[in-house]
Amino acid sequence: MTRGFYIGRFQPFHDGHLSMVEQIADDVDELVLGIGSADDSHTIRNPFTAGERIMMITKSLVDHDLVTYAVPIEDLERNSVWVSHVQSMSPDFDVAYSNNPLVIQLFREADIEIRQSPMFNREVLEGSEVRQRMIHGGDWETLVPEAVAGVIGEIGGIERIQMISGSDSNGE
Ligand SMILES: Nc1ncnc2c1ncn2[C@@H]1O[C@H](COP(=O)(O)OP(=O)(O)OP(=O)(O)O)[C@@H](O)[C@H]1O
Ligand SMILES: NC(=O)c1ccc[n+]([C@@H]2O[C@H](COP(=O)(O)O)[C@@H](O)[C@H]2O)c1
Repeated sequence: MTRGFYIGRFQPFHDGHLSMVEQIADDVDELVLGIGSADDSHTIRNPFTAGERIMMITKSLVDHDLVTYAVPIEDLERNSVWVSHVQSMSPDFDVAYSNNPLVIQLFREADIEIRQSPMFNREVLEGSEVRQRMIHGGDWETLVPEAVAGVIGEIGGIERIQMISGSDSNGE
């Protein structure tokens, strides 16, 4: 039995993340999705809470034949102990997945196997692109699983990010 760990902010969970999960599913029996920056929300870069992101992921993966666990991971001031922090919050895992250079470096230094994936349609499948389209009234629904669009509707996500973009100096 192999268990993987895939960390991301998932702001929001989009079709690039879904493609990565589908590729990882060929390698592992179970997958932990680490909800990074779990303590952040209501900013342009991190508009959605950890709980809202868990809803997006759980509903998007409900029909997939893979056992998944979503675990919130708060940020720490110290990168040097971040991998231990991740391990303290997550079910045990055999291999980690990320395309983030800092994450890759930190797992390597901790002697944990880390695998990268190709970038899927990265011209548009990028969180910042999805958020910009939400702010400016563009077509963002085609970039996310249907279940994510449903959650964003349910929580009033578009109104929230548009409100934040008018008042938040932490822009992108
Ligand atoms: N289109 C994609 N194809 C493959 N991997 C992706 C894609 N988009 C993001 N990832 C990877 O998924 C992980 C989590 O990504 P993250 O939540 O930061 O999304 P992002 O699209 O890079 O968003 P943002 O623009 O908000 O930083 C990272 O390792 C990232 O490189
Ligand atoms: N010191 C830390 O808290 C630390 C270090 C490395 C990555 N992280 C987090 O891991 C996540 C990585 O996800 P992304 O690839 O989506 O950026 C982010 O939430 C990032 O803040 C945190």
